[in-house]
Amino acid sequence: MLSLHEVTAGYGGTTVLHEVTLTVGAGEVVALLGPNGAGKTTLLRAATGLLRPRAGRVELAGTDLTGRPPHVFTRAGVCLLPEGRGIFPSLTVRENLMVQARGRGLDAAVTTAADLFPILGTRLRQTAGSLSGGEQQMLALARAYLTEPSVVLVDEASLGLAPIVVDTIYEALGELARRGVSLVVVEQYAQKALAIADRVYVLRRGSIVHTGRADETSTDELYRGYLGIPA
Ligand SMILES: Nc1ncnc2c1ncn2[C@@H]1O[C@H](COP(=O)(O)OP(=O)(O)OP(=O)(O)O)[C@@H](O)[C@H]1O
Repeated sequence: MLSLHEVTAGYGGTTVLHEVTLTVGAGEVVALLGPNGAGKTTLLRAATGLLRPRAGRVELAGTDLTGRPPHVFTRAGVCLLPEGRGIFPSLTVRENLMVQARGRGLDAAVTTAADLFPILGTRLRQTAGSLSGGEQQMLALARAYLTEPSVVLVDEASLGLAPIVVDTIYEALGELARRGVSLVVVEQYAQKALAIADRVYVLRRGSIVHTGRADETSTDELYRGYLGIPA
């Protein structure tokens, strides 16, 4: 589905990613872990056209998208959920969904969103900025889902959320995966991501230092080997 082949990328004179290779298959969930500053967000940006790789290739279902602008990735079904959630805080929940409704019609968009997150259905007239952090994340996920993506890349969905809310968000991510959406989930805290992932990659100082099946990867081992140490 989506793959990066030996991607090198960075900002100005700084190289952040060094020949990174990562793939996510159709309907697969991949966890991307790594300490602060390892380059996880940079990898997501390179994978979605927001950052042009200096070397290497980015492909979607065999089509080379390297160097294409972000809207080409979006149109091709690649959706990034950024750390700041990417919702419009001053618009209502309904309006946020409406912006994403496109051809399907507002009612269908609202029904789809409320089906995924019943609580959103009860908050339609509230401004998105006044929702709780967890509800905002749900709205961001619902909006992503309305774009009918084939791959969603999620940057730290659990950031700043209470554990019980994190559970809800991860249940929703699991539901997206069951509906056939491929996921790349960036997390600083490994456990949640590993629980829904098929495979895991660990990024450290811009290089992949570990990859394997999630069910064969122990959290202890990850923390001892890679995550407990600064990038
Ligand atoms: N726009 C930018 N310009 C210059 N350097 C940047 C920029 N964005 C990120 N960096 C640098 O690139 C490196 C990797 O950052 P990145 O945000 O990709 O890491 P991360 O693994 O997502 O970290 P975190 O878990 O803390 O969010 C860091 O050293 C950071 O300072």
